[in-house]
Amino acid sequence: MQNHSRNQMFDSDEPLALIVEGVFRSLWFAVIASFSMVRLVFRAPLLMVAAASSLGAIWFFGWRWSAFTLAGFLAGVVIWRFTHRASYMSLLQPTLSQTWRAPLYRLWFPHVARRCGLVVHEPSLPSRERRDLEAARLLKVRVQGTGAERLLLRLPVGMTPEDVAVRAQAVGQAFGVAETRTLASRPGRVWLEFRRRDVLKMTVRPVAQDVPDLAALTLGLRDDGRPWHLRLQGTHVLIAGATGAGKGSVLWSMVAGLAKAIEGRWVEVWALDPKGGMELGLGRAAFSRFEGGSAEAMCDLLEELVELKTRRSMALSTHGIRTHVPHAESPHIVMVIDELATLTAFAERSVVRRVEQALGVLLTQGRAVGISVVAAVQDPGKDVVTWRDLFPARVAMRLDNPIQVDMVLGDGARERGALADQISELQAGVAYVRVEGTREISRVRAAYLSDEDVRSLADGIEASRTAQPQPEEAA
Ligand SMILES: Nc1ncnc2c1ncn2[C@@H]1O[C@H](COP(=O)(O)OP(=O)(O)OP(=O)(O)O)[C@@H](O)[C@H]1O
Repeated sequence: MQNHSRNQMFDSDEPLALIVEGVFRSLWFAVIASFSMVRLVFRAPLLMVAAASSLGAIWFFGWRWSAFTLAGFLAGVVIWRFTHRASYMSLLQPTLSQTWRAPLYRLWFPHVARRCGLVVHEPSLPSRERRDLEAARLLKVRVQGTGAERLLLRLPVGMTPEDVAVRAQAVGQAFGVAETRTLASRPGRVWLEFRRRDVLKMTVRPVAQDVPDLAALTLGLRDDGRPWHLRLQGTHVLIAGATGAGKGSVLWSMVAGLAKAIEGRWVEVWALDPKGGMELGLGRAAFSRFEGGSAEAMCDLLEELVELKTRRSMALSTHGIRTHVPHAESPHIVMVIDELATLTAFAERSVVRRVEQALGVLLTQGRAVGISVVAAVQDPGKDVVTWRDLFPARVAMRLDNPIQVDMVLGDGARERGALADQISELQAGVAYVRVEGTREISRVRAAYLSDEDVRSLADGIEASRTAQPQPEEAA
């Protein structure tokens, strides 16, 4: 009986059959090799140019000159790396990393995918009889200048992006990366993103915003190197973080971003600092209205804003306008509350009820009339449950435990990569935010303003305020 291997083409060991098979296999190999070469030229053009020039140099000038030139080239790369690190990291490093990392990912991914459970099984079989039917497949590897490495996966039938998100940390650990998350792609595919280098390691400086955009105010940097934009118009923002997480830096970056609008009088920032002015009192002059300390006084200010809201609503409906457009006579009002829990902590029951009612009205009806509430909380467990869903935009800074992450950003956020409970105490200002209109999570760092920066920001705003008379509120 003949014992054929699985890959044998003909059911015979005759010499002619073997020769024909050999010819077919060689042709097939030549086609695959040519196709791979063409693909490589498109995928790694720099590598191909380098290889072609090296071969050309050896052909024309001989080994010695070629080795000399190669050494010179390598020295140039090393000098570039140490003298102009930023341009090296964004221009050359991604190509070099892609060149050697992509083949490694391709080699190891099938094994890692099976070990980490990126596989589908036959659901109708009892679990002990199930075998792996199909694993997620790696389609593309992309290394970016910001240190992110992205793997595009094709999902087998029966697997969802959420299944990948649940196992993403295990896959990341297998490739030696601590920071992993999933990003949406088209149906049936998902990006797995690894971060080996952290662009948020360094403190971020605020950027001047000459014409502040309320739909996309720049507050800092995202970990893909792009600016972190936060919408203020038509929304409310909740900032949650343990003590020292850097909530103050988000608030002050926001005020700094709004500075030109405040000076132009089409935005006003009102502030409540229940901690007695400890945090916001430093730049008190930046706020059009400020209360810190007495619960009654803070409650009165909230109710004053509710009255303003009512007047604006009536004026807008009289004129048949659905959305408020800010201008000097009717500015957009940002109500900042530093530490929502303390707002009512020591107040009498009647005041607590008034505060809750006013806050409820502002959060449910304020957005269309140009009022945004921006509130900070230390302990989302206690405070957020009642109000969370009324804040469309949420920022999770360093939190004490994983449960709090989902409390702030919504169910499943931590699984999708929002590791706010793992932010280091040394990285104040770092946060996870939900990308607007999607379930995608982004890691960001707020710009930092020192006490001196805050004072000069507030002084600048006050100087411009005293130079111009206050206009009357109109709708
Ligand atoms: N964006 C930032 N970048 C760098 N360092 C920061 C940043 N934000 C805050 N820090 C540092 O962390 C310290 C604590 O920050 P901050 O007071 O804003 O925290 P917090 O969350 O408001 O704390 P608390 O709730 O106790 O008021 C600051 O004094 C500063 O040294």
